[in-house]
Amino acid sequence: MSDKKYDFGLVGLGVMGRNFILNVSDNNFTAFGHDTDQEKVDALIEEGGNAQKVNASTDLKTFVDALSVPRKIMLLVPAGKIVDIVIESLIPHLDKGDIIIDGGNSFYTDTDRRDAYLEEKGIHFFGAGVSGGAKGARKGPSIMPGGDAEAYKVVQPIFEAVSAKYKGEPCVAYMGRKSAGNYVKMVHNGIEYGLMQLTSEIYDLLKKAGGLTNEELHKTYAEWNEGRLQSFLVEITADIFTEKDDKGEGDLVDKILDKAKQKGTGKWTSQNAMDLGIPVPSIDIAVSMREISALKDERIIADELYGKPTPEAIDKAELIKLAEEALYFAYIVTYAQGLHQLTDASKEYDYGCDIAVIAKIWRAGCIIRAALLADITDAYNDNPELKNLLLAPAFVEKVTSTVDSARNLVAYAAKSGIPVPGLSNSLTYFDAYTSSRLPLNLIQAQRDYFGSHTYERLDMEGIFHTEWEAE
Ligand SMILES: NC(=O)C1=CN([C@@H]2O[C@H](COP(=O)(O)OP(=O)(O)OC[C@H]3O[C@@H](n4cnc5c(N)ncnc54)[C@H](OP(=O)(O)O)[C@@H]3O)[C@@H](O)[C@H]2O)C=CC1
Ligand SMILES: O=C(CO)[C@H](O)[C@H](O)COP(=O)(O)O
Repeated sequence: MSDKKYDFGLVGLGVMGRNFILNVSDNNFTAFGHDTDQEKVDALIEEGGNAQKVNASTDLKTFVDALSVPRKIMLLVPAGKIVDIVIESLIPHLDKGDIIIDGGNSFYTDTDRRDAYLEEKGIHFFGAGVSGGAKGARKGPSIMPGGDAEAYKVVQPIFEAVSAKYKGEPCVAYMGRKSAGNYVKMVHNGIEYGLMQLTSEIYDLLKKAGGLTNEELHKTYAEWNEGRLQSFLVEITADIFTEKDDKGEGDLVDKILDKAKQKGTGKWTSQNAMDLGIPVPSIDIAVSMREISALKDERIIADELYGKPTPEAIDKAELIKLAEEALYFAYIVTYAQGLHQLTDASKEYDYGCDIAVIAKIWRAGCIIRAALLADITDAYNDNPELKNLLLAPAFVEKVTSTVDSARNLVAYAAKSGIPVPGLSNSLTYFDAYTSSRLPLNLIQAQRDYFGSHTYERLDMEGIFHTEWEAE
């Protein structure tokens, strides 16, 4: 190894880390990796092809000594305890002023804790969510750094070089103070859960009610991806229907067990939205559906017990039209909920997020990238104080022109016994959010009736209580 020090260090050479470090090297920054697994280290050195540009070691001291100061060390290891273990093992080798960046899907309060801990030791630390999966990490992810702004500035040229570009603009920007980077990535994933659930429900309807073959499903999603639904998730969905089973006959998608796993970010988004008092039912139900999916054995028994109505006959072309409109509507409503959560969280946690900037860096590179995000960015640029995307004038026509299809499809699916909980939750959220009068007056009356919880009135100021019990 030459004496020349490397620009960037990366711990964790798995799916994300291996690709990210190669991306750094492609962008003319020298990089050194570390992983406990010798095979991953060897594989990186081989793939990198030039040890002067990208090198790696299983030995932590060799890794740290190879880096130029201040050291810029990104962690892409599994979230949770491992991040703490890696930080502890790094500390004895680091100097004051060195920078650790957590690029994983860490829980945001862990980031605040680690930041405070490392600050005491004179080491900079910040969280930077990364999205785009393996391909994104390799070719250009969306990166969401937050926290220590001075430390971010040191890493900024590298992140800007490796990030995805939207019309030449890097899909990375400072998200806000403290754990804003990991928080924004968490909500990104919550939205991702919602969009994935919706996309799969529509597939279910097209297949069960419309009888579309995988070839037709491919064509349908591919066509949608040419229009206003253009997005990474619609694009990969179209691709998935073309994949043949390499272990048997037929298409791979039909052989995959219908149980979806989860690592936590969707659930955390939902849990935190509850804590903040912000409704995100399209995300909540997506988490619940992964839980219901896990109950496969019980679902099989219940299916036999209860059966399902035969789907009513529906014209295929009409169904596809309804599905496109309903999906577009529900995508908008799902982004609206996630961004509403970010707006409130930014105030509650003093992040200082700019929602337009968040939407802007999601336009390319990340899993939830979509043509819609350009319109969303414009809406928040037009009104940075926008409380909810549904209140943006530019979105009124997009929603009013598609909501009826969502209504028709939810009604059709209900009669046919095909579950569309993401779509119906999105519609119900929309109907509730756009109702000037909800029946919650009755809930207040009930609370006051049984628990003297008091209520407010429409026609006069003050707090009231009634002795409700009939004589
Ligand atoms: N996969 C994805 O699409 C995305 C993942 N993320 C997040 O990025 C992070 C990394 O994910 P991903 O790359 O998928 O995970 P992987 O499990 O593929 O990679 C993690 C790597 O870290 C290594 N590792 C574990 N412990 C240590 C340690 N103490 N010291 C050094 N290396 C260690 C692992 O080695 P070993 O396997 O031997 O334990 C493995 O090579 C996670 O927080 C994840 O949630 C974010 C965006 C997308
Ligand atoms: O962060 C990601 C994408 O943005 C990761 O792929 C994450 O693992 C997805 O979440 P889950 O595994 O819970 O589906």
